[in-house]
Amino acid sequence: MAIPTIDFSCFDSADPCCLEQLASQVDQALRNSGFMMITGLAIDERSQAQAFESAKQFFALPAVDKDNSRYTNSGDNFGYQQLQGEHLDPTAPADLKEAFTMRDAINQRNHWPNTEFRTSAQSFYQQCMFGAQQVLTVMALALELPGDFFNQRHLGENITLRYLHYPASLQPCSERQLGAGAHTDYGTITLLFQHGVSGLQVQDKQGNWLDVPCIDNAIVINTGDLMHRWSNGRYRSTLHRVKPASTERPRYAIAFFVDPDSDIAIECLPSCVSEQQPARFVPTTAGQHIQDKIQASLDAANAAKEYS
Ligand SMILES: O=C(O)CCC(=O)C(=O)O
Ligand SMILES: [Fe+2]
Repeated sequence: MAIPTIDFSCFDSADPCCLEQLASQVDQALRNSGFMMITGLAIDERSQAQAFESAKQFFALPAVDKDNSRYTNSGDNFGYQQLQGEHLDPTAPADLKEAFTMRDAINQRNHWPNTEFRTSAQSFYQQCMFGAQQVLTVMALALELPGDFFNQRHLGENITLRYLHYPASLQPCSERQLGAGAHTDYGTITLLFQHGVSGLQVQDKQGNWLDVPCIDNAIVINTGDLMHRWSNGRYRSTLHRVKPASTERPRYAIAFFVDPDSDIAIECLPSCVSEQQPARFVPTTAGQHIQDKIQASLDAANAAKEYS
């Protein structure tokens, strides 16, 4: 199962074939693996570098400072989560990662660690939003929808920037220990920025785990559960996981989860339903689905703590 690289740099050009070609490449990738590497999205490199720098500085703070902005509930989905604060695969030990999660970063007023952190996060959030809108436009065309169909349903309420740190020099306590347990993402698409250290793996249709390479200037983009439902299973929501960081090198990554606004009804799209392929999923609401999934991973982490 190859993960293709797709170059979006023609998106704003006058090339009349560009969008059609991108739509066909994206459609193929999302049907086959649910993952693609995208280059040429106009996301400012300085803003990305600043976001990584800011994440590194924050995670290096003493625990008591980080706890000043601690994550309190899945509804806000905002703030600092300590090591093993999330348990993505309840059959494995809790995740060896810490995270700073920022739902709807532009409109969040509370719990920011400091102004500099907030400014750089908000600026990167806007850059990611811009890139994501291009990808959503191409996906809409691939699914025979008006170009702004998905953009109108992703105004930001559930769009979430998340800094991730997989610390080095922690000896995994068991072979089953992971940096992030096997999971599928919950929403529409995820943009994932890596920072020179690989570790992400995706599962192929035979159940093998394949390494996702770290390619300079390429963003990993995958489809999540709600897109799987929306497209009546045409686009995959592929299981993936992160190996624990090596003892020498920490791993930093930034995820940008592009999830629909809470009230959006997710019903199989007409272009994905036919007499031969009837709708496989009952309609659901985006907000409820996302909230239930986040809460389940927090509950699993809390349960693991109680029993340890
Ligand atoms: O750190 C990574 O590479 C992936 C993280 C991930 O899959 C997630 O946060 O959903
Ligand atoms: Fe993920």
